Amino acid sequence: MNVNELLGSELCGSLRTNGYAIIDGLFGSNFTKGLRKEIKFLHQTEILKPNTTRLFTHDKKMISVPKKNIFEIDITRHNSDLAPNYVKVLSEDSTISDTFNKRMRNVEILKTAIKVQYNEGKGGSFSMHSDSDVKQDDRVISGVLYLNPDWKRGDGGELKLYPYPQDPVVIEPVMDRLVLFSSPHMVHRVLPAYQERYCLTFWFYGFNDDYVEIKKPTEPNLRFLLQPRNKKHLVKLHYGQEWMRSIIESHHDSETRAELVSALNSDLGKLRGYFHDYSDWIPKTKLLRSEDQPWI
Ligand SMILES: O=C(O)CCC(=O)C(=O)O
Ligand SMILES: [Fe+2]
Repeated sequence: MNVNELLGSELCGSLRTNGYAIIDGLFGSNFTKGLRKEIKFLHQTEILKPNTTRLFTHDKKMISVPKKNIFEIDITRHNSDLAPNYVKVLSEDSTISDTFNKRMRNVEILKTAIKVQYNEGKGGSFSMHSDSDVKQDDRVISGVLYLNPDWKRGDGGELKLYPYPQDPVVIEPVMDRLVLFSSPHMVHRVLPAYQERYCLTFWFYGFNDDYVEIKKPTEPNLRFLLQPRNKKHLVKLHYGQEWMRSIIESHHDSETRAELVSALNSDLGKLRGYFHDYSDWIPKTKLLRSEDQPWI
């Protein structure tokens, strides 16, 4: 299958209107088997390090909370010789970002970064989060390539996306599946995995012209409420309990995990205040007409 066909305008259209897109079979079986082998080698040689969830507290302190059973490493120009073959080829290839630049008028990708990940199983998971913040960094699109040839129902480790106000979507992490989504706006998590799980993440950095903020109007207004930059807040309000459980599931019991929980409670308090005028609307947002604002 031709790469241009797989990365066609339909895919970019889905990314823009739904906030995510799924492509199967882009890299092919030899290449994805090779990638998996390299990540396995990086894990066996202890080059992958335990992953942590980072939190910036209100007094600007950074705390790092280790996740259970998740190991990763960022591949940069400085260490790309750690994985000399397949990972290196990917880190030097610009087919995907060229496609975004060609097909998405409002996007300009300037840089791509790669991270590889190994999940030992044993319940390893990621709590609910988004990958960036428009006010703090310029990640525009995230992509995760799954490398699990024998994945079957019951193994867990599915990616769950929250394309609010649409219902959540659960995606199986099967071999050679690439899932692309909005880095700043798409809340997602990884459900607990019960078998080992391999994947590779791309981050596409650059500009997205549509990041114009709609200021809060005096009268409640649906367009303001459903603008892309509010989506992660609305997911937090709507799925607060699930967000809490996901934090508890992904991290060992510790004082720092308790800080994550209390930061979530404090966010929920602030968000309830900020969206107070909308408190009748939020439980029913699924019934509201989506406002057709592009995600990306
Ligand atoms: O492992 C996955 O499916 C997603 C990982 C993720 O969300 C992240 O690295 O930010
Ligand atoms: Fe993520």
